[in-house]
Amino acid sequence: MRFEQVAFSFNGGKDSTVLLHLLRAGYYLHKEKINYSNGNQPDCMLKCPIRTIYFECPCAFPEINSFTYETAAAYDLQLEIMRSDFKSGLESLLKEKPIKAIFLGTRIGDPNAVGQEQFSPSSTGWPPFMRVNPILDWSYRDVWAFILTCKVKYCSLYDQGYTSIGSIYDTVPNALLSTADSSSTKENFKPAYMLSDGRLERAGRAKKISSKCESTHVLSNGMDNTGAHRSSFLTASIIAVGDEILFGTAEDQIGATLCQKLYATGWQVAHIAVVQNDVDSVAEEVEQRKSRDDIVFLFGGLGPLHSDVSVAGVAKAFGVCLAPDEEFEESLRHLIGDHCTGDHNELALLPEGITELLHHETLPVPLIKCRNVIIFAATNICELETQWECLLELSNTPLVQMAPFISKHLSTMLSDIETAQVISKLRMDFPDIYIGCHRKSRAGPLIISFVGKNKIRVELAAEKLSRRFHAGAFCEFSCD
Ligand SMILES: Cc1cc2nc3c(=O)[nH]c(=O)nc-3n(C[C@H](O)[C@H](O)[C@H](O)COP(=O)(O)O)c2cc1C
Ligand SMILES: Nc1ncnc2c1ncn2[C@@H]1O[C@H](COP(=O)(O)OP(=O)(O)OP(=O)(O)O)[C@@H](O)[C@H]1O
Ligand SMILES: [Mg+2]
Repeated sequence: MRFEQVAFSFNGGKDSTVLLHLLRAGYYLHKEKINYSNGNQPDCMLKCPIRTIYFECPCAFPEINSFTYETAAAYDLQLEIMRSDFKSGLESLLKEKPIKAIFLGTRIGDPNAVGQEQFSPSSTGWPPFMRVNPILDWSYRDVWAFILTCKVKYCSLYDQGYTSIGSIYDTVPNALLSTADSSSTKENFKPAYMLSDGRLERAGRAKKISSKCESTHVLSNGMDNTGAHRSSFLTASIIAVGDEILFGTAEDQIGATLCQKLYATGWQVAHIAVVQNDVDSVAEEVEQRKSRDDIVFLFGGLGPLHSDVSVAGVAKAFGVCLAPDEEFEESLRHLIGDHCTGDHNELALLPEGITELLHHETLPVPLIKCRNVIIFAATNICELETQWECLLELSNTPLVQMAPFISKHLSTMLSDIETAQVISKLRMDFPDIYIGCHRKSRAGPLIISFVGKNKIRVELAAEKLSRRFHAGAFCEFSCD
């Protein structure tokens, strides 16, 4: 195979960094052989001008991006920058270039490694090429042993506790490398090579509800006209604090209403949780969600009772103390007047240094915002309606209105067995569209939902499904 028929898929991650240096070594040996047969001395082949494919995504970490560009420049890699989704990017690249094989840093244990071997033809539906996975059977330990022994440069994020790197939306440092003790306010992390159990390599990766990154690839491919990739797929989570909900004595209606409101505002709700009225339970949940989602809403557990621990939980999640907030105290004084004696108003204790009060003329007390966590004081849907409206009306609202979701629902009496495979395949063809199924009874019809931000794509996905079965197998269904 000619040199220009092979390509290297490089994304600045640790696995592809290992592969880069293996390829350089191979290239050196290959050149050396040619040089010897020509009677020349081998020159110092540090460079490796291999065709290098990089799918640049707006949701990549800047450190990953700059490392990729710097490395490409350092080793003379011939970069092919792609700004579309993997599949269509490869389709157009393979039309233009004589690529027959692509080297990847895929390892056993990666979610996409299932069923792959060292040489695996691309999947059906993908353009034809050979996927070459030289480090498929390398362990996490092998990767770091290679990088450290060869003293090669790697992306700086790995020194900050990241052990596997996806997008800025789904990746945080690996908590198993945290050095924080309860007294320190800032969490530090050991470098990635200190992780002793490689099976936990992906512990810092969030489970995807829908792939924001892939969605934005599609968006930046011109299929959506909203322009702003980031504002199209922001996620929210909702935390209800309430023992009464967990005991089953009260029903959480606020959470469900918030889901509807967020959906109508174009936000994707990634998670909804109910936790106990207990500082650690609140802190644990907030800590996880604040770094995974763009915004976190919390309600319940607010007030002067022993069970009102939400504010303390939020403070603990951010590793800060509670301190008297004069501005909040003033608002409370207006509300409860003489019933509070200034200095001892525990209700005015708020997380120190991270709290912003959101004032609105309709609200007797401002809403509390701690970084990306918003605390609603609502105890029923009516109060939520008011607070929600106020939040939206604020000039500096954190709740920007985004491109709305468009949905289509089809109902069918076809069985799961008949539809399952086709729907799975469809999900791969439409990574930008959420395709989900539910039914209201075991024997009743199956409802298939298509949700996305691009009407044409939603319609197309639904139409593609209908066309795979006999006419009349599906009918449109309203979920309202
Ligand atoms: C060069 C290249 C070739 C790929 N070939 C295939 C393929 O043949 N079949 C497939 O299902 N996915 C293929 N993928 C997609 C990967 O399996 C996987 O989705 C991708 O590496 C992103 O991983 P992530 O979703 O964990 O971020 C390919 C990706 C790249 C970069
Ligand atoms: N955006 C991308 N552009 C080019 N190749 C990519 C891209 N994303 C993934 N790949 C290919 O898929 C391989 C597997 O990706 P994966 O994210 O698991 O490994 P990595 O990024 O190298 O390391 P890490 O697990 O630390 O993130 C990469 O080594 C690379 O060959
Ligand atoms: Mg990666």
